[in-house]
Amino acid sequence: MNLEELEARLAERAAASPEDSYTAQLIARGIGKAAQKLGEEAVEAVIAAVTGDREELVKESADLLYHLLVVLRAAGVPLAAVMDELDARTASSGLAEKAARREKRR
Ligand SMILES: N=c1c2ncn([C@@H]3O[C@H](COP(=O)(O)OP(=O)(O)OP(=O)(O)O)[C@@H](O)[C@H]3O)c2ncn1[C@@H]1O[C@H](COP(=O)(O)O)[C@@H](O)[C@H]1O
Repeated sequence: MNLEELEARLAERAAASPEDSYTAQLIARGIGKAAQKLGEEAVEAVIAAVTGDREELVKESADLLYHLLVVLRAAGVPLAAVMDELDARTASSGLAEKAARREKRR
């Protein structure tokens, strides 16, 4: 499954009853709860990375990507907007992009 397919599945499940769907339950609890879960999964992925637990890192990364998609959905931001942003960055190196962002903030 790719991220676009997962996004489409979440859109379907968001319309289900919160009793039947974790996605619907999370969205019903509001963006604050979804964002909190995203933060927790990020920390768990960081811990797996620094402890060198590869298997756990794969699992936590899956949780992280899933919860990021739920937060994007709750915020009304399509995954395509994020992919477009990444596409725009491929024109330059990561360091050049960072410098341009810093320049923009001045
Ligand atoms: N990829 C996922 C996915 N990854 C993680 N999770 C859920 O995320 C939760 C995170 O685990 P935690 O132990 O932190 O959560 P918890 O203790 O249950 O939650 P809280 O009590 O803290 O709120 C678990 O309940 C996982 O089942 C996911 N739930 C759903 N999906 C995908 O979403 C689809 C739709 O799922 P439903 O919306 O449940 O139908 C599924 O078919 C999957 O493809």
